Amino acid sequence: MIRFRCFPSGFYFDITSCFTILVGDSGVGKTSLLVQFDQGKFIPGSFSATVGIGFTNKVVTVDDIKVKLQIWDTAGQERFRSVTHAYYRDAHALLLLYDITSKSSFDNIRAWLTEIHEYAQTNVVIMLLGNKADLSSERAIRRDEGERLAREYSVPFMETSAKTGVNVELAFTAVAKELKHRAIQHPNEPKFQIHEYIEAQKERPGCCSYF
Ligand SMILES: Nc1nc2c(ncn2[C@@H]2O[C@H](COP(=O)(O)OP(=O)(O)OP(=O)(O)O)[C@@H](O)[C@H]2O)c(=O)[nH]1
Repeated sequence: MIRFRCFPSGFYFDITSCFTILVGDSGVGKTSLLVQFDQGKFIPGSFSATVGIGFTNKVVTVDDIKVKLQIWDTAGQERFRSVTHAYYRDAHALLLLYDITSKSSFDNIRAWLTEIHEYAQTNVVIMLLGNKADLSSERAIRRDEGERLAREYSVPFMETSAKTGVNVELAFTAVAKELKHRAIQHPNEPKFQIHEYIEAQKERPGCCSYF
């Protein structure tokens, strides 16, 4: 079995374990995105805000290598922010979400990125996600606005829907691939480009229709 090191501490695991965190304003859909990725379902109904932090383990196979994503779901509410900060430092990857129907959640992305740059490691993998893409009639943020912001910060971007599942698997798989390729780079292999990978996957037949 090929193993690679995700934890910088030097420990090797039977399955490489990578620490991923979901962050973003309260109500953008972090818990729902994780439930959709883990269980393939969406639980509609009243919104119950996450208190503190919790995690789910999920194994993703990348090029025949098993990568265990230990995914931490954080509380978006301001009062839990200090708890979240404590986890940034150990993160290998961060999925930063806004809600495409909420301008404030989009406007706050810059503040989230400032925090991430302050507390997380410099080489952390960051991905920006515009969630609730199924709610097109309530859209407040155009897709190109999300793309532009992501370009400004040089982070990959996609719109997702925790309700329909669109792009959910792709978001986590792209992160796992990026982590694996950073750790294992065969000399003859072309460098993995996460942006190109995402664009190629989006163009595949059957991928990514929002309805
Ligand atoms: N239509 C639609 N609703 C969504 C989607 N994702 C989440 N929701 C709804 O948005 C509300 C908030 O979702 P959560 O997943 O609890 O949000 P959160 O970001 O975890 O919130 P905190 O725990 O407070 O940080 C819930 O009512 C969800 O059902 C989505 O992709 N589409």
